[in-house]
Amino acid sequence: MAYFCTQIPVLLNPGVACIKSFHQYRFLHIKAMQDDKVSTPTPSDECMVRVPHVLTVAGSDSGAGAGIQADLKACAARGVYCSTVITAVTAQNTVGVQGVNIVPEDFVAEQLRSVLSDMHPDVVKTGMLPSIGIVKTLCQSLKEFPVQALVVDPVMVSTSGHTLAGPSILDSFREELLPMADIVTPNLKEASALLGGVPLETIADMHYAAKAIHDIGPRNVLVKGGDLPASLDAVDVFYDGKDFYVFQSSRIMTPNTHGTGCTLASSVAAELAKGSQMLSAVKVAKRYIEAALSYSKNIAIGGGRQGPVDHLLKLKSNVQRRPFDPCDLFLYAVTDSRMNKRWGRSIVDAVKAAIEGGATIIQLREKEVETSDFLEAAKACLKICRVHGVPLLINDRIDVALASDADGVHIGQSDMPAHVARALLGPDKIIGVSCKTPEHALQAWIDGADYIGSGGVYPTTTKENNKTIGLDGLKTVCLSSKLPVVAIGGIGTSNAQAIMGLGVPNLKGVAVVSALFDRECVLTETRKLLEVLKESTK
Ligand SMILES: Cc1ncc(COP(=O)(O)OP(=O)(O)O)c(N)n1
Ligand SMILES: Cc1ncsc1CCOP(=O)(O)O
Ligand SMILES: [Mg+2]
Repeated sequence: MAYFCTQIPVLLNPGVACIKSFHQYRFLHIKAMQDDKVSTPTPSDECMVRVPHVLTVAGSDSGAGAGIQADLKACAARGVYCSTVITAVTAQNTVGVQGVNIVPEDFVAEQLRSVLSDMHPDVVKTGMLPSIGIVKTLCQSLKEFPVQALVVDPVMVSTSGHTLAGPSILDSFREELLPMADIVTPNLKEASALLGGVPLETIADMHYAAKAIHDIGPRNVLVKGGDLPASLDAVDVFYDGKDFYVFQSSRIMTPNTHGTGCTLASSVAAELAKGSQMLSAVKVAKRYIEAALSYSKNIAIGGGRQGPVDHLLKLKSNVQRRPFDPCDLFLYAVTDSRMNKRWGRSIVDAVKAAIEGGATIIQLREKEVETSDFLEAAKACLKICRVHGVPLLINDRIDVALASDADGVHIGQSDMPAHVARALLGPDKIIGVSCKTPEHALQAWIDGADYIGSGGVYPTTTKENNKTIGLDGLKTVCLSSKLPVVAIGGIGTSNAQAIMGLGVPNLKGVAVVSALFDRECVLTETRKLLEVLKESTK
């Protein structure tokens, strides 16, 4: 028998493992099955959870801010298992790099074979690859043991200026490794080196570099602008071969930045291993590194100028939740206690019925309940939502979202600013922002929102003094943004089809209050709306 206890696979025979999904969660649950060759141990044959797994192929940093050590900590902080193939051992600290000892190529190959042939990582992330032979060995191993994704951090020079992979490596990067990569994450110096030494000094240069590096072969490129000379803000440019995305955030003033590159790439790898799409993985990884830098602001380790990042976020972040999926917005049920009271049901019963009817996300919009009642309702609803894998958001009240550990919040233009909500809620929680204009939508993106709620599309009596933007207004907001959008305002079975028929790819669903909750039977109304929505997407 092969067995798995609680969360960690004890033994896995991939040839016989049966894989199924559970509550829409992307973590794979693997049922222990008969295997003659393995006889012990013999616990119960419950379904066990396979932990998402990143293999890092990188150098060891004795100071543990960067390299293998950063990768291990970042993956642990993101709830992902990390195995390690060590390419070099460096002697370094917060002052600089004192020595480098390269691991012989055949021993790197042996480590790769050990891990890849047995443990089947989901994603491979590379850091310091100090010789052409090691690059070639890695590429060969990945051809023999393919993985879901390859994340390449093209490490060349340490933060203190020490060369970790010389220029001789560039050809093998360009010809062999980058064409296999799903994403490559160079800083400005590395991007310049990959492009033959072109100077890169502006955000326009970063766009150029992202495209030129994409032409070498990786599926996605993230050019990191931490070293931009004139910029106060931290700007990164992401290119997926079609669209550019600019990530801009204010710089966190801290000397403790050693390891940020490794940490970002590992976090992208971790999110991919959990099942995120590339853009979501990059967004969450960026939020995580920002939070880590912020937590590291005041830690004092070593006497040098560059202290390490505090990866483990004081173990505060809750990372076991499944990532936000824009498809969750499909049938978005927004509660209203006045309506539920009128029909003699509690918030909890209303939420239960909406979920049973097919709601894909719930927002508690309780304008009139006492805070303590709101919190109790949120906790009770969260239990139900978790069982069904349906995210639960709180309208307006960041405090209630934090106290109940709900999955996120929905906030409007006059509520707490989204960037403040993001700072309070951390990188993982879902944040939706109401937007009536492209300007609102741009700000929502900059502030770290996960989705936009746009409306009122049609007149509504649920929200007073709310300007109606119509289908045209909705379409304008959708087309102006890369964020997923849910339409709201006066929507029900009679007009949901017209909305979904707009045909804009980022319009993911409809958010509805009265058409579900100002009715006698929430279950029936939700089912009817679900049918209309399904019909309109056929
Ligand atoms: C999904 C969704 N979209 C928009 C809103 C409106 O939020 P806001 O503008 O903050 O107005 P109130 O809901 O607070 O009255 C929403 N709640 N949900
Ligand atoms: C909260 C909100 N924001 C814009 S319109 C609206 C109310 C939507 O309610 P209904 O679905 O009953 O029209
Ligand atoms: Mg609000």
